[in-house]
Amino acid sequence: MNTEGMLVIKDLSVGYGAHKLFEHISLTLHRGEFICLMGPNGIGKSSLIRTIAGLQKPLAGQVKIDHDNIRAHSLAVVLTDRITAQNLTAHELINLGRYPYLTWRVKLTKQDHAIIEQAIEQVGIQELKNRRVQELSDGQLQLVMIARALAQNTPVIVLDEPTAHLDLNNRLEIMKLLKNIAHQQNKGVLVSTHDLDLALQTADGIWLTQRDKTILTGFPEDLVLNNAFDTIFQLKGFDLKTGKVVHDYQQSLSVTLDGDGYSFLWTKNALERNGIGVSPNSGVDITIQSHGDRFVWLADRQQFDSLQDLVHWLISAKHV
Ligand SMILES: Nc1ncnc2c1ncn2[C@@H]1O[C@H](COP(=O)(O)OP(=O)(O)OP(=O)(O)O)[C@@H](O)[C@H]1O
Repeated sequence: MNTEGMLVIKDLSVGYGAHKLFEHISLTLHRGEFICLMGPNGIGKSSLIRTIAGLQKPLAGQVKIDHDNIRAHSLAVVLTDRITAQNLTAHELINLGRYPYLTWRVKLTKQDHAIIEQAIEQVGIQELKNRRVQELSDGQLQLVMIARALAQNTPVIVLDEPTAHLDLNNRLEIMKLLKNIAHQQNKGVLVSTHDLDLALQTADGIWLTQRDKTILTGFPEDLVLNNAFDTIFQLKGFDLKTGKVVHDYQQSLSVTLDGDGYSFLWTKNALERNGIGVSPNSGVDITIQSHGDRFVWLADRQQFDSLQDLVHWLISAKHV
């Protein structure tokens, strides 16, 4: 197996003096892997990311790439700190990704510029190049920071909560971009995130923090099925296996629902969210019909044009 560019964490302890967050963890981030680091607030994910990136001294143990300590040539890091160089253009900020390679040179070479342009293109932010950093939205800045990390041309990239404060589209875009970077450019990409739903659907693997200061690793689906997420997050009122909020049903209220596909799922969602159970042969019969690109609901020889109308009728008339 080719181990070149692999991140190896050996017997690592992380924390602040006597305040130990992780103890004796040994993990490997392979090239081509997109891994999400997950765990509850305050457990130490940011501290671990900083320690892996060489920005914080480990309490014990080591982090190596190619048997060498972490260097700017081997690992790029994206943190959550707001950029202080607000007056730079996005292009100038991305250029900084090449500075570790300047050594005795004072100017970027043609090859540096080619790598920078490639990074900008990969992230798809050509139109942001000349904008000042202070004028960028949170999502745009995150993309620029990822381009800067790509310009650094390292086998490993680690990012601390790159999707925080972003809307659903941007969160999804960033997670897919990072996964593509790992797969298509054969990089090891480690991301700390609270985005459970997106991580479950995009990550090649999860590093899940444990109360005993260790980290459990595995396929996202295995960690769902063996309750590892429930144990660490102490999920209450949310069933991770179905991906649904658990409602307190008023047991006396239930209906029979005929239908299938996503209209069935969203009808069930609306009913359950309003305390109405769905089970065979109980209460009123509800049939979902599709009329072109819209749906109607039939109950008790009446037609309802929205779920709101249906639920209000069921509750007000106590037809359940
Ligand atoms: N510079 C520091 N000095 C001392 N303690 C710190 C320092 N930074 C963080 N801590 C403490 O370390 C613990 C872990 O913090 P950290 O930010 O690493 O957690 P986290 O898992 O990233 O949390 P969140 O999900 O809320 O971002 C917390 O108790 C925090 O107060």
